[in-house]
Amino acid sequence: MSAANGLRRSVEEQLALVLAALRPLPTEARAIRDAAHRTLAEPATAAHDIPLFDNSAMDGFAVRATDVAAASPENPVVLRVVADLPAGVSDDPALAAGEAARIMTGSPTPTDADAIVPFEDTAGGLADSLGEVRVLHAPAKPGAFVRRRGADLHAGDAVVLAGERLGAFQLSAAVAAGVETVTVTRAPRVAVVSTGSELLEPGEAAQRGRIPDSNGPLLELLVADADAEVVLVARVADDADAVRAVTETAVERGADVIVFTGGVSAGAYEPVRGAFDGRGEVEFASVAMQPGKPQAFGVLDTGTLVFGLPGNPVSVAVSFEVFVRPALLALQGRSEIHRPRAPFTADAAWTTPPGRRQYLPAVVDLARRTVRPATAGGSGSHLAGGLARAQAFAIVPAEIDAVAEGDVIDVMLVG
Ligand SMILES: Nc1nc2c(c(=O)[nH]1)N[C@H]1C(S)=C(S)[C@@H](COP(=O)(O)OP(=O)(O)OC[C@H]3O[C@@H](n4cnc5c(N)ncnc54)[C@H](O)[C@@H]3O)O[C@H]1N2
Ligand code: MOO
Repeated sequence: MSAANGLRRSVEEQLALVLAALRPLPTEARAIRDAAHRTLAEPATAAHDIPLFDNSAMDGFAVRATDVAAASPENPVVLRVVADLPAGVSDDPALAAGEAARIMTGSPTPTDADAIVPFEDTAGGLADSLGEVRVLHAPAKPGAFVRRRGADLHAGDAVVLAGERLGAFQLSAAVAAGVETVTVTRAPRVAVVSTGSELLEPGEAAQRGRIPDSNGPLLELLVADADAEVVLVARVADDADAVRAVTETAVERGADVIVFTGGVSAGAYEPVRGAFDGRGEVEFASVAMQPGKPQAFGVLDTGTLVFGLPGNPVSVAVSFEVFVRPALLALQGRSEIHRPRAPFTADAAWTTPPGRRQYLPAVVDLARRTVRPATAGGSGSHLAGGLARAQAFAIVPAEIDAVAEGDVIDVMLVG
């Protein structure tokens, strides 16, 4: 069905069609250090406790708390220092009554000790810490400054859940818990293809009628940001045969997804429409949104997903966020596929198109929770320069035709 037939869909209907067509990608085992930014297909379970063993939270002395319970600056308690425990030692020195071990932060606390006295609570401090120590302050309670084994996680606990991404926090937590191998979903392989006879090659001089291909780099970065692998970046003229040929190349390179920009609307030279329309695999729809109205989507008989996004640069950015990014995350088995959204107060007025949900590139003030248009020129889908200011998209319902200062607007935060 084509846009020219008047088929109109809501954003939700179009997204539901896209998500229903997806099959999660295969999973693979990976060494944890080699799994950054992948999504877990199975939970990563702790191989050991965190902390691994009872250890000191301070540089100082491991003591028997009862020995020093009465210590004060006026009546210091003198202990014999019988061991030194720098980082990395496995010693477990016995401590008799009146004995202490010098200990550094993170070293295992002796089994006989039940509190740590920091250097600051002793008379000699670090300078005079071997031999004997004069304790000036009693520990607040037994267990003071001892970090207990398993207080954070126990062996067998899930450190990172299935469907979660291994970012820096998650990956380091898994390493801390002794996880060595994880089962992750393979990264989606994506081909990015800009169509348009007006597009300049990089380095080619600008001239009337010709413009830089800004959609190519836009998508290349957005795809990488969605943890997918770019396997092909191409630019083709407005020629359906060139679109068919580049599709073959993308499939040969193993692309799971091909994202085209341009050539999907109603003009005389629409190469994506020319290559795919009427063949039953890729459908051309009109989605009630602005920008991003003409949308093509389908699955080739090779299983390759095809997105045909409208060529205007802001349309590409919005269409990627609304349809392509959720699809790339769903392919990875990600449990959360949507950007965060929150209500913000408009601190400027702007107009919106009738009958279409607006996605307006916007600037937000997080402290004041306010939102305003990123471009002085309003919501034009061709305003490629203003995209540099955008931190968010203000989402205005189709039935609203103007936003007034003070209105509360739903905002999708990006980047
Ligand atoms: N008669 C109609 N005309 C148009 C309609 C319509 O419904 N009826 N829809 C308009 C809307 S809305 C959009 S959006 C565009 C989409 O058009 P296409 O997807 O066919 O894209 P193009 O015509 O190829 O390009 C549109 C615009 O974007 C520029 N462009 C394209 N590729 C790039 C690139 N890689 N980098 C930077 N800029 C690019 C191109 O030069 C055009 O200015 O159709 C409307 N027309
Ligand atoms: O959909 Mo077009 O993107 O409105 O400008």
